[in-house]
Amino acid sequence: MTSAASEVFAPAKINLTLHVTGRRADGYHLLDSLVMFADVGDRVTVARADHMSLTVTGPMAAGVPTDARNLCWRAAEAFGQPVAITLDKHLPAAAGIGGGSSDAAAVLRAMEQLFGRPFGGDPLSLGADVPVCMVAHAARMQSIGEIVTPLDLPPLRAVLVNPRVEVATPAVFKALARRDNAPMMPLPDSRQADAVFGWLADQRNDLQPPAEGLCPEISQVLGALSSLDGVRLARMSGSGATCFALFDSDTPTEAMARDLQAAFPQWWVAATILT
Ligand SMILES: C[C@](O)(CO)[C@H](O)COP(=O)(O)OP(=O)(O)OC[C@H]1O[C@@H](n2ccc(N)nc2=O)[C@H](O)[C@@H]1O
Ligand SMILES: Nc1ncnc2c1ncn2[C@@H]1O[C@H](COP(=O)(O)OP(=O)(O)OP(=O)(O)O)[C@@H](O)[C@H]1O
Repeated sequence: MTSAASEVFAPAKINLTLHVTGRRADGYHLLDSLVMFADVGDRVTVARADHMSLTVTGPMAAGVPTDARNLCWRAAEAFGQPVAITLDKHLPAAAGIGGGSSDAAAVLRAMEQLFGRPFGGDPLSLGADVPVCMVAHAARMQSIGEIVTPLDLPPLRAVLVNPRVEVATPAVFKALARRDNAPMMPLPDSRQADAVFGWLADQRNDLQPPAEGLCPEISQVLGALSSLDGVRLARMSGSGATCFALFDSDTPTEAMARDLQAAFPQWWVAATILT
């Protein structure tokens, strides 16, 4: 029997590394990225309906489209059934943490549950981040986003910060100085957090320098994160402007996040665990 409504969490996607290794003839870039997912995110609820509808609620609802411009709507259309979608929006938009992509993947997973059949289409057609967001767990993402290899990694304690400045992904790719950069080094043999931190320090986000050029607030965020006690690594996610800092598992990151939020009330700050 199938149920009347289905609810799925849409976690923030964090690119711990993002190497741009080339560009295809159609302009899309070849990527090599280690991706993990946070315990902060949006929530989508999908119910059977006679016609499509989308309601956006929550603290980050302002400005989010409620029509076919929203990736949730396009995901439901791609699935091929009319549904009433409620999107409870907690992630900032155009923030490099895959908000729209994670929402779209959550709609597809919710519809799979609701209608009791797999999505027959290609998640990549909804966006380069949608295939990895379907996995919603630590993975390596390659090619333009369609090759996704799940990874066994330890949970990592992190603080996420977005300066509340939207950054357009195409503009950041366009501002890249080089497109033929080296891929990630081989993953560490040990999957202990210390070994992962050591390996991560030698990897990059190639979109970080062009994004900092377009959005100077990113450098300010990275400065603030880098000065937190016990920080193991601070870097930008995706095309920005959200940045993350990683910590040992016993670090009091909730208190640090509260202090950072008090010092920068206009920023979006979240303490989280990446898995
Ligand atoms: C930057 C990342 O977030 C890293 O995970 C993704 O590569 C972008 O994922 P996304 O936002 O789902 O991307 P899409 O909506 O497919 O593409 C947005 C724009 O980003 C650029 N783009 C995206 C992916 C890719 N492999 N090469 C690109 O050049 C293109 O200009 C494209 O028009
Ligand atoms: N479900 C959605 N939530 C937020 N914005 C959405 C959504 N669907 C479409 N959009 C539109 O997409 C734009 C990009 O927002 P999104 O949060 O997907 O960011 P992104 O930075 O491209 O994510 P990433 O690059 O990490 O995949 C927004 O400005 C908004 O107009």
